[in-house]
Amino acid sequence: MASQEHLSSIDDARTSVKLDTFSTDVENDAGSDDLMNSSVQSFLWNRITVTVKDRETKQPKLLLDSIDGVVKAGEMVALMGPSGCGKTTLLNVLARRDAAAGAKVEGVTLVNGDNPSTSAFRNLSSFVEQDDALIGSLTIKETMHFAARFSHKNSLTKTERIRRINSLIESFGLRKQANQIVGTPIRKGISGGQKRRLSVISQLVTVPKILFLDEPTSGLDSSASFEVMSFIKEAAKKNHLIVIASIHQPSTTTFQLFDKLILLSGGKSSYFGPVTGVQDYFGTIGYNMPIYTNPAEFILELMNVDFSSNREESESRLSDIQRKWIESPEARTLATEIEAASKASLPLPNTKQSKRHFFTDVVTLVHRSFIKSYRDVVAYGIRIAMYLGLAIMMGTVWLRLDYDQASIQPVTNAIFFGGAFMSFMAVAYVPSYLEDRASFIKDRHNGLYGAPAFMVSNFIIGLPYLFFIAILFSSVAYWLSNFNPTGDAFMKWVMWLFLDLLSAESLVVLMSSIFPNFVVALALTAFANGLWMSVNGFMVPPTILNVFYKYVFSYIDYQSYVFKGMMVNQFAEVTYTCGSKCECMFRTPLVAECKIAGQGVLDQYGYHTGLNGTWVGILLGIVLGYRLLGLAILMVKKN
Ligand SMILES: Nc1ncnc2c1ncn2[C@@H]1O[C@H](COP(=O)(O)OP(=O)(O)OP(=O)(O)O)[C@@H](O)[C@H]1O
Repeated sequence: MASQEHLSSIDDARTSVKLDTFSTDVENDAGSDDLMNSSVQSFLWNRITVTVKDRETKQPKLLLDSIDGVVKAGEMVALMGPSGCGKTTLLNVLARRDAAAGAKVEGVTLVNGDNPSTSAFRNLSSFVEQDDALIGSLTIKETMHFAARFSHKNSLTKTERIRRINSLIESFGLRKQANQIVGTPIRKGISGGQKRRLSVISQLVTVPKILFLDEPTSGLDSSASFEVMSFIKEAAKKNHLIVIASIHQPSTTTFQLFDKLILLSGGKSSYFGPVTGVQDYFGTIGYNMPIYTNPAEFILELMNVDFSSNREESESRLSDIQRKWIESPEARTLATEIEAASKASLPLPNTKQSKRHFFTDVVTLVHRSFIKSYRDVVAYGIRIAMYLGLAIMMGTVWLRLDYDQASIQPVTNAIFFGGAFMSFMAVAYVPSYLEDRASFIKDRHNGLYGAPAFMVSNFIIGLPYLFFIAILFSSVAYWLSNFNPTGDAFMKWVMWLFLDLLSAESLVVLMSSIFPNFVVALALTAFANGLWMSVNGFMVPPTILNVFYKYVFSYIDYQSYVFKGMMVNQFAEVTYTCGSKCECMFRTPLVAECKIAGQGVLDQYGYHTGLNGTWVGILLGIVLGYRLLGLAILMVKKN
């Protein structure tokens, strides 16, 4: 009874999806041919075998063992099997992505019987990752516009682009939410199922002929899963697309949406064929499915070894299923179908590698980041508020310092604290950068733009915000604390602060590119800043800093140049009085006048004037170095 209720609720969901699908207005539906696949007839894979070096035994380990299959245009295929059976590995091989770390791949994948180059294959296919990797502060429409701008570069007119986007949004039932944001940790956005549909259409806008989906229903309840798969099925059927999706335990109705099933267990084929034939097939090999049973659940239960109460029995059942598949008439039919499909004669579609448009990509990325930067407070808003708070705090703690020698040490402390703490706080940029990076990795996999365009745009978008923060902070703290009160000194202070922030943000980008994990990137950036703080010249003057830290770290420490620059800016041209008793802390030529020339303070640190240009040059070099290293990491690291 309970299961019947479940089925009827799924049926309701199915009806509502159908209604949504067919509420598409006629005008928008006119664009539905945009996705039509008239060039890819079949996609087959033959004897796919993947071997890796086992992590523990260091011996060769077979992850996939001679896997075959063939799919025709318009078919939607489910890739199923128990956890660890090799689904992700097979999906990666089929999509021509890295199968697994250090894997050796054998076998062929053919499109229309032909073997296209990897770049040609990627031009006619798209991969939808399990992790949505969407920019949370963009609306559905904006996400689609940017995806379309990246994929079609300048080949579509704006009107045509808008028409195609509206048509896709409409046909995936997202019209009502089109202007809603995806959702950030602070602002709630669209639902999980809607996000998944958006991930799919943001790939469909690139007009793929073959669509790969990695667990498109993971994390969704059964009705949302059904909804997502129904929309995909509809699009595949209408446009003759090939869809291959790995999937875990689909409900009965979701399972029945698929045309074919690839069943794996322990890296071996256990079934390949129509979903409608699964029950009969298992019946004929001696495993009858009881009535009112979810077929997907039944099959997975049969193959389950890891969680079985009787492991020996399960293993022997699994071997039996694998052996019977090899001997089955269905496997022979598949071999014949593969033979026929490998001789198909339809020429491959024109898969000329689309030229990279570096400047167009940079402009589009800057535009996208700009929307994110003002809409997502995590990107810059929180930092702006934080720096303003810090400026007020500093300005009031170090309030109106006078030009008596008693102020020399507090002023020096303020210079150190301001510069070091500002760079420390740049760690607040880590989450935002990681979101952008995840989006970049996904887009690059699908050939939309490259690492140089991403890095350049990331640098450009930071400039106005960091400059604004430098001005804001200085306008408050500089005058409250009564630093060197000339316009020229103020502008130089702003410049040092700006370069400090620019370097700190570039360090965040480098660390988060090497370790794209929130906690690790945060910890390492904080550690690096702690190191730069310790050797920047304030804690231990460079004149007595031990040689290891001096020669290994202090010359490449951006904070040391900022500290030097600010110290020279403050002390080079001012004088301090020595108090009523005329006991000067520093003996300078002005001692007879009961004063200290600021240069005396600088001499203690070994700082010389007239080197501003050199220090600015070194700082820019450090920023460039961080960025180039970050770029190299992004180019080498594929995930
Ligand atoms: N270098 C390696 N050494 C040993 N085993 C490995 C190695 N690389 C991958 N594997 C194993 O290969 C198997 C296949 O992994 P894959 O991710 O393709 O499985 P899956 O079916 O997608 O799993 P899941 O459903 O849990 O995501 C896993 O059991 C994995 O642990």
